[in-house]
Amino acid sequence: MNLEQLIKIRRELHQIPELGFQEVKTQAFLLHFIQQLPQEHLEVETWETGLFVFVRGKNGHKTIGYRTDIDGLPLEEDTDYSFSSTHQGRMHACGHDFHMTIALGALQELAHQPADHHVLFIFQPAEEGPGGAEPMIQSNEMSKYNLDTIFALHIAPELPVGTVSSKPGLLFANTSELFIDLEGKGGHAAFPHLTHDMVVAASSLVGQLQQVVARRVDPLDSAVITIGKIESGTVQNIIAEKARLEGTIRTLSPESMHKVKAEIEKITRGIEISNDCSLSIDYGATYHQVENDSEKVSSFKSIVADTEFNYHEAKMAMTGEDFGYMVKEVPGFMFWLGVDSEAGLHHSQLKPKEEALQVGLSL
Ligand SMILES: CC(=O)N[C@@H](CCC[C@H](N)C(=O)O)C(=O)O
Repeated sequence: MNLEQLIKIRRELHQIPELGFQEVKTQAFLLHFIQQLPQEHLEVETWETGLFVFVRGKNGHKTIGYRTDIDGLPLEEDTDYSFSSTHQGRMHACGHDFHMTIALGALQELAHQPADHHVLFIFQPAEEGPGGAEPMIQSNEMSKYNLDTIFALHIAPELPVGTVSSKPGLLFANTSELFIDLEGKGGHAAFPHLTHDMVVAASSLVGQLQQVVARRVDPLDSAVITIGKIESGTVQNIIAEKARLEGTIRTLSPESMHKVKAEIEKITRGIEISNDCSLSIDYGATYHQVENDSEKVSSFKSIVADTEFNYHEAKMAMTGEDFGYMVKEVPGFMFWLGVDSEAGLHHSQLKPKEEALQVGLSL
């Protein structure tokens, strides 16, 4: 598939971003594209809003898995694209339009000319949440395929086009969403002593949560607690009876995640006592770390060395990826694909360079 064809697909997908497990138009687009291909070597099966596409190989000793995520983000696009999102408040701001396009390009080539080995394309919903990889890899549909290896790519705005990057071992962190609801007694702003102010309780909680990383996590280990959203109150002269914090936890091992959560729970019990209120915690979606197989990364590095492209050793990042659940079951790896965008991932002005589509497809 040439660059012009890749760009056309990417632009069409870019216009229809959908949230996790709502990727109805995206799934229809993918199915329509796949139906135009020679069907002789293909087996296509839907899973929720995702897809499995098996391409029978010529000799078929092994099965290679290739996973692409397919969902968009709840973000209003702010680019000058003529093909910007047609879905208000939704954007492909994490490059999943690129990931899907590259997968379709590879699928088209293999449908015409299968490889020696079988290839299973996994079009996975809900990477941004609540997480499609874990249920998909554990599904009955998946149990039919015996994968020998699996890989995936992710766009990297900070790398130039033509550069790819990965590393052996830990690439991405363990993540857990964090939602905390506080409830106490509200009332008149002039009589605080008769209330239990949830704005004050929530503010104090945000401050104390930062102490978990600063004082409860080994400085040689690492963790992040970010509260990205606070909601509370109705008007300036009413003391709020409810507050809600929304955030995320990141750690470098499942054990540290367990410890950080236990510390958060201790702090919330303290807040309940000192503020006469009740707190409830919901951890939402949790993702397992992405642990790359060292041998596969080393083979990939040699493959890149024989091309015109550059390989750059990646650093570990506190980003999360539910591909971690797949690579936990099947040895494989994830790599970054340079797309050179001034605005980064999850930014409303993300503009990956489309020439990178050809690099991803070639590799
Ligand atoms: C690559 C990337 O940006 N991944 C997301 C994954 C989200 C995990 C989950 N919804 C959470 O916020 O904990 C990331 O934010 O790292």
